[in-house]
Amino acid sequence: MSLLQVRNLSIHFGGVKAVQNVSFDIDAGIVYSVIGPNGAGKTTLFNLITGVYKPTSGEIRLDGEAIHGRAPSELARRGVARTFQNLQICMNMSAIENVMVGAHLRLDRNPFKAALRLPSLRRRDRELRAEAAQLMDFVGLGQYVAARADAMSYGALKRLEIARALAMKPRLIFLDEPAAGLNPKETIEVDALVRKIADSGVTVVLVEHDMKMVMNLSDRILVLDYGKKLAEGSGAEVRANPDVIAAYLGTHA
Ligand SMILES: Nc1ncnc2c1ncn2[C@@H]1O[C@H](COP(=O)(O)OP(=O)(O)OP(=O)(O)O)[C@@H](O)[C@H]1O
Repeated sequence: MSLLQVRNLSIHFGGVKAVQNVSFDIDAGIVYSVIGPNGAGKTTLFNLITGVYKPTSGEIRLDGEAIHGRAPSELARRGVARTFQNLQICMNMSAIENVMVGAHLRLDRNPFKAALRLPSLRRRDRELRAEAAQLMDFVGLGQYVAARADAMSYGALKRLEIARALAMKPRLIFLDEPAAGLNPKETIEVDALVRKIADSGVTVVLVEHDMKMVMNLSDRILVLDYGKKLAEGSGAEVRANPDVIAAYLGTHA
């Protein structure tokens, strides 16, 4: 059985059919990319699967279990993590505290208990800090372990968001345009990081406009256009698909 199964998924915002009747499966361990022109519905699809939006109709199953309509925090505990197209970093916190937020999302069902700061929780906080430092190292931010978030470059903050998502110990990580706004060197580094995440056993779902990165990394690609599934397949299959060329790649050639 596939790790994620999406069936006939739709969401309508008033008259706008942002996602229409989309079905696909994602097998564990792969890099799966979602591409399509601006406004095709990519971010909306991420928002549906990660619980930000409730679908108008359709089903989403994680390991066979229906997850559509569940809250993002519950999905985080079930192993669905994400980053955002627009950075969602707390600038008044340190870099490492931002990463630790991810671990708390994974662990804390009872915020009141956390607020009491019991000794057992203080010990756990030390462990989480060590775990967060390791993750910062993993994403290439080892030198920022003691830094404030507002002292970091945009490229470093993009990685910090990835570290925070990894702190949820996800099975599936959704990366929404991880290379957007990065220079070519940083883009190559993020490309390598995505590969490293997939190699560590976390299934990656990627929305990215950088076609070189998408073609280089993806095991499978879903192409959306006007909210509908236009094509799905390997990079070579998608690239050769006349509908895709007409709707998307052709306009960028
Ligand atoms: N909350 C919302 N309310 C109303 N319309 C929305 C909402 N979210 C998305 N849309 C509309 O749904 C469509 C799909 O938008 P979406 O942001 O998912 O596209 P996208 O493929 O991610 O685009 P981009 O590549 O520009 O990020 C657009 O027409 C958008 O205006």
